[in-house]
Amino acid sequence: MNDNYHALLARREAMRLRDRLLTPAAHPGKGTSPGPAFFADSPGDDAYDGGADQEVIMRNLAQVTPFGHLIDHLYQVMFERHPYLRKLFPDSMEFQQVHLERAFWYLIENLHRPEDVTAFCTRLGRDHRKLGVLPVHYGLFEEALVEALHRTADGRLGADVERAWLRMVRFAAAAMVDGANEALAEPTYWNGTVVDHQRRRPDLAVLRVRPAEPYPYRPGQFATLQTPLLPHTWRPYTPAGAPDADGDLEFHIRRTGPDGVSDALVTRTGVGDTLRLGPAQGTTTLDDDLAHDVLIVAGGTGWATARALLEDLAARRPPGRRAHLFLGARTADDLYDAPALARLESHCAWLRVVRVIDEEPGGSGRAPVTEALAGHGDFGSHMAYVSGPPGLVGAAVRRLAELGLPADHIRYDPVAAGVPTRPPSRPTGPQG
Ligand SMILES: NC(=O)C1=CN([C@@H]2O[C@H](COP(=O)(O)OP(=O)(O)OC[C@H]3O[C@@H](n4cnc5c(N)ncnc54)[C@H](O)[C@@H]3O)[C@@H](O)[C@H]2O)C=CC1
Repeated sequence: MNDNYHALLARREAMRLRDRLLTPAAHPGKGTSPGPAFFADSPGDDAYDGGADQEVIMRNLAQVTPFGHLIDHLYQVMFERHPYLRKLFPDSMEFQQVHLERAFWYLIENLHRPEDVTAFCTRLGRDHRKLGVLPVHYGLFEEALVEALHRTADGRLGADVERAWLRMVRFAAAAMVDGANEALAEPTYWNGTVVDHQRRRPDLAVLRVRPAEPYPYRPGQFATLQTPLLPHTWRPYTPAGAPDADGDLEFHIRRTGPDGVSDALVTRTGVGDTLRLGPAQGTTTLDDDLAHDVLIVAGGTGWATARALLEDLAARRPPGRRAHLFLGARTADDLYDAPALARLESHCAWLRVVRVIDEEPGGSGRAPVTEALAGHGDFGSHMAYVSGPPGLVGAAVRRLAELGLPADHIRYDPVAAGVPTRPPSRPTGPQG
């Protein structure tokens, strides 16, 4: 009954958002001239001409960037108008702001591919249930965004630009509401208990977590974790393979700074402690048909994703299929899961592993692991997967493109990996 009620509400909100795409003049914002009808007949997502909005938004980016300012205004307006919303967010808004900035860049850069944006936002909407986000909140977000756009542009924002932004966020919000609606039968989050905690390096731990209920995911996808030590704060980590016989998941966690979730999980968490897991997300997964040889470029704890993919490949590899792994680490000691890697290597004759240790520990910003790609064969027809620190992912994606891989053969999760497709207003990674 309760679920039916929420499903009805969600469906109504999704319809309302789509209807508003048809009537931007009805919006209380400053740009009030009517726009073109957006969806021709039925409000199907396919009809959205995201390319046109992308063009307008890109052409006028200078007015509303850096997004750091826009997002500061946005949250300020939202919390001024609706103070109760503040409690849905963590004490520190920094990660939240960076995440929203990445999401804006992702939307803008992919708006000409509405089906990709829909898929991304559907997953995001499913995920946002764990935060207590309700359909009605999308309208409040939209109003705050319009005010923030005008403040950032110092009152110079054109009506056409406002309408393009509005259509973009309504399109995204409608897909998010649909995603939440489709997920009503599953938990908003899963409870888990830490059953093993190994401190493999001073700043790195490998945790085994037993979910109270089976946790569905595909190898290579990431979960978000929340510890009771930091309420409302979630960070992404990839289970390093399939669940074991007890359903336990293994997570590799590097402490990247003080006071964050990774710090709490590495230094202040032990066996018996509870965690929450958000629904699995991400598209860094092997295709069902495994039609291509596999190339993986990974660094640091990005190895967790690589291991999940390689174990998946080992379980269902068609004859003749081969894989290359290029694994980067700051120092030899930072190969913190060496026995698992050695086991895979010795059991899998089809796997070639190239380990690359930084010559200048501390990070030269050069991504030596990507430089090693040349000279190890022709990867032009491989399916490539990249995971690791944002600098490494960005460098590897560029390098793979130079080596001739088409964009649809390079898989990584740009928003979770923190890879800016445009210069960010401040650099950061997904952990904290
Ligand atoms: N824990 C997990 O399950 C997963 C973590 N990740 C991400 O992987 C990253 C792992 O970080 P750490 O283990 O601390 O890695 P790290 O700092 O130890 O670096 C590992 C490798 O990345 C290269 N690298 C580091 N910074 C670079 C830069 N700016 N430019 C080019 N190359 C660079 C290094 O040369 C080294 O080979 C985090 O950002 C995390 O979000 C990604 C997927 C899964």
